[in-house]
Amino acid sequence: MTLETVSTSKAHGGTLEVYKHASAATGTEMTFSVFVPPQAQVGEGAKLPMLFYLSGLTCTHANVTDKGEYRRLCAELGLVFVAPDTSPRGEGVADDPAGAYDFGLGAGFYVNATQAPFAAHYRMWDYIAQELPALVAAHFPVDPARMGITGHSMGGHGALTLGLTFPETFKSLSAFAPIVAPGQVPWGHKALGGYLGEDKALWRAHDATALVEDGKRPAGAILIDQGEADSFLAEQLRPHLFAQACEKAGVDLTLRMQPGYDHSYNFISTFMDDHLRWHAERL
Ligand SMILES: N[C@@H](CCC(=O)N[C@@H](CSC=O)C(=O)NCC(=O)O)C(=O)O
Repeated sequence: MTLETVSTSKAHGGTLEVYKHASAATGTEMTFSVFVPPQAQVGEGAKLPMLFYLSGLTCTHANVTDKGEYRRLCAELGLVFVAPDTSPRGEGVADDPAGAYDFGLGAGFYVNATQAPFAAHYRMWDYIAQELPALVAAHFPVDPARMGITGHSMGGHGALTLGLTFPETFKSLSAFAPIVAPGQVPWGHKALGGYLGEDKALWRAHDATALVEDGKRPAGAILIDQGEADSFLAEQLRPHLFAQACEKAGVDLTLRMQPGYDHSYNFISTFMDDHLRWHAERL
């Protein structure tokens, strides 16, 4: 697996790096950013804990990299932070027929699509669950036994579904304003219908609330922060559905409703430190 360096820049004693690579999962070139903290330079063969951050609709790796404000504390905690793209891109990659923001490019929903024309490249589930962890472990000073996952909105959905399905890979789990029940909200109906087809039984493997109802369990406790002034809260996010499923199943969920906060990176960056500490304590 060859990585092409896009950029590298010193920050907080560590380095912020952006790479491109040919992805076997998506059959496209994929881009991700990685922050490597200064602890990586302390000794040969350092193996550090690592956090994946999955972004939301319309994002690339750059949104959280530019606006997430994670580098200072990652440098203090010795935490590697990896931010992948949200969909395959490039020549031959299908998009929403109407160019809408909530499906297609920038909206891969962290599934392996089965429906044409998306099945050819939209394989973000395999990319995040298998290819990227192996690639990161091979190229960076990362301990593959200490990987966690978080994300925002569509990326929070990805973090929850991947964390619930692969607790042996993702040992710590949190989310910012996640889509928790895509089978019950418009964004999810459009995406899961378009990528997986209309058999709703198949959607349950990509619905965090259904996964908990169906017996999946995370490696440990889950932290979710949700802004009360989030314009998507009532129609698309509905965190109480996940909270109810977790309570019934005995899953340890801390859901913090944050008064006044919206869906933006102002909200995410405000609570980023809490999430970084949550993961560092568990990895
Ligand atoms: N363009 C849409 C809304 C797009 C939006 O709010 N995207 C969020 C994620 S939403 C769920 O996955 C985001 O993170 N945007 C990038 C950013 O830098 O803020 C609209 O106009 O309504």
